[in-house]
Amino acid sequence: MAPAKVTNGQNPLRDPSDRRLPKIAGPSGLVIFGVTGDLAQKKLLPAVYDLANRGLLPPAFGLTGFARRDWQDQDFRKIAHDAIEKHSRTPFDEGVWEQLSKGFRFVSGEFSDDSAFERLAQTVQRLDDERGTGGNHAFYLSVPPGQFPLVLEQLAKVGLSTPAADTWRRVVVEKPFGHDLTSARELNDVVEEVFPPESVFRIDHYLGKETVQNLLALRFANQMFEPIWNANYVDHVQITMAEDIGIGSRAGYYDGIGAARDVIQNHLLQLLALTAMEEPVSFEADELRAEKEKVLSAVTIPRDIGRHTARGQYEAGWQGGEEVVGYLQEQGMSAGSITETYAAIRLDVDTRRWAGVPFYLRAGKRLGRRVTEIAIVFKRAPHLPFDLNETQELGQNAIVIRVQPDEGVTIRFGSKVPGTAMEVRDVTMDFGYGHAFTESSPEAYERLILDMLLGDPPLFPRQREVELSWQILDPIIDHWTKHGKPEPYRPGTWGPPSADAMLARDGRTWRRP
Ligand SMILES: NC(=O)C1=CN([C@@H]2O[C@H](COP(=O)(O)OP(=O)(O)OC[C@H]3O[C@@H](n4cnc5c(N)ncnc54)[C@H](OP(=O)(O)O)[C@@H]3O)[C@@H](O)[C@H]2O)C=CC1
Ligand SMILES: O=C1O[C@H](COP(=O)(O)O)[C@@H](O)[C@H](O)[C@H]1O
Repeated sequence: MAPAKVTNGQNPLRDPSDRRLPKIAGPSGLVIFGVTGDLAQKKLLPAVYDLANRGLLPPAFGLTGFARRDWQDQDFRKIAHDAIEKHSRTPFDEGVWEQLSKGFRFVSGEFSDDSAFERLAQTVQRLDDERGTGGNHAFYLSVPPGQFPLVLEQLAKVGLSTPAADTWRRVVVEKPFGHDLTSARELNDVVEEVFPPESVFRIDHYLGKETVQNLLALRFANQMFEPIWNANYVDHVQITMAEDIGIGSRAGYYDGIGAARDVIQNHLLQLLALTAMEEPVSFEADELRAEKEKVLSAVTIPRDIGRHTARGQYEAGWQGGEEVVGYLQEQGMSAGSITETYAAIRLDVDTRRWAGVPFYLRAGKRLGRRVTEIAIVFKRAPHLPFDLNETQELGQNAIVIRVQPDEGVTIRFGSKVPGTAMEVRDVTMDFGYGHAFTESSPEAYERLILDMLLGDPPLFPRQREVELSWQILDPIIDHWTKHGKPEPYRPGTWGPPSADAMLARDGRTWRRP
């Protein structure tokens, strides 16, 4: 029997119940820049509340919102209360809210306004005095990416980025981190001029999802998957992130960015890296990141980009019984925009494990339904010892990691249909979180905000991963920019016909999840 691994001088097998308990954040303050925005209202404030409701925030916690609205603390509390009541995962409890909201403050101002940052510095100091936040403060940049440098510069100017002895200061940077390799490097220079690398937490919220972390458990805590997780058995991999929503009021951010920069550069390439990487020596941040980086640096793009990628833009139509506008008619859209709302690309991973196994990535808005999944599709059996009648279509075996919304894993294989004939049909075997566990999954932002307050970095990509991802994507986007426009597709479908043609050329079809 393998010896139990000993960590931090303690035997982890001695008291399993202790290890299951999540750690509680220490005294700390969180400043959210852009607190009136979509992300803060729908995800960040509810996540902070959910952490408080689970008892994972200390009484000595303070939250300061910063935005341009002319609000007082009580106006902010009212808006935060409503956003949390509407979007929190755990039931709303007035007692928890009462306690938590005592530490809520609001600072109104433009990012260019020096005096607003002086007020922020005073507010943070007062939280230390009144709430005992202990000089430990995190600054969450939930703002348009173009504003990152200005906010960082202002933080440095008023001394908020510099911790006193035995305290910490951290910065949380939302994606997208740059819009290409050059801008990502420039942005990193700006960030690291103000905060040292170990204080920078780059958010990719997909890494905070339980089902994404479960990919590691599936692969490395079991014996039956790894032996077949390679080019000897796998035909190809499909990674899909489909959304049924349009871009709504986010034209200001999305237009000119598009599906590839918005989600392939980060979420989908992270999923690819976790699917394809070797087992890390441990789950320490640097070990995990190093394995992901090895995969990303082995990724190659097709020589003929035009034939192995596809892009589309949704037009007006009907979805779920509702009439919806096309991308070009969305509020705030620039006339004649050629931003893609659908992107599909073929990538290869140039390693012994994955030689000849294409990874197909696709993402889009206004598609058939909301679903994110990773499908490992296997080669066909080399020989069948019985005749299948011509009408029987036996698909390829597959392991499908259902990231969302119906979280779980499906295994597809052929099975004999009861009866005298040897008829074989595809069946599926399902593991669903809802059936297997009584605990509901924390939201991704709950996990990530807690880890950041604890200073625990494994679920945050480092700069090298960001740069490698842009290196993969830049030539593809360059090619698209030089060659024509995205192809229109109808809402509620699975993207433009060119996406099907792209896979058909390889003798394959997209899954219909
Ligand atoms: N929304 C989402 O689903 C996701 C968003 N992200 C990322 O999160 C970040 C925020 O996105 P989102 O919430 O959608 O953006 P929004 O446009 O909804 O919000 C932007 C926020 O920034 C504030 N702001 C903008 N300019 C200034 C300024 N000059 N001075 C002071 N405040 C300013 C706005 O405040 P005011 O009230 O004053 O206008 C508002 O609170 C972006 O980096 C985005 O890429 C990442 C993943 C998902
Ligand atoms: O990062 C982003 O993700 C959301 C989708 O997130 P999910 O957790 O609901 O899958 C996407 O709508 C948005 O465009 C993008 O910026």
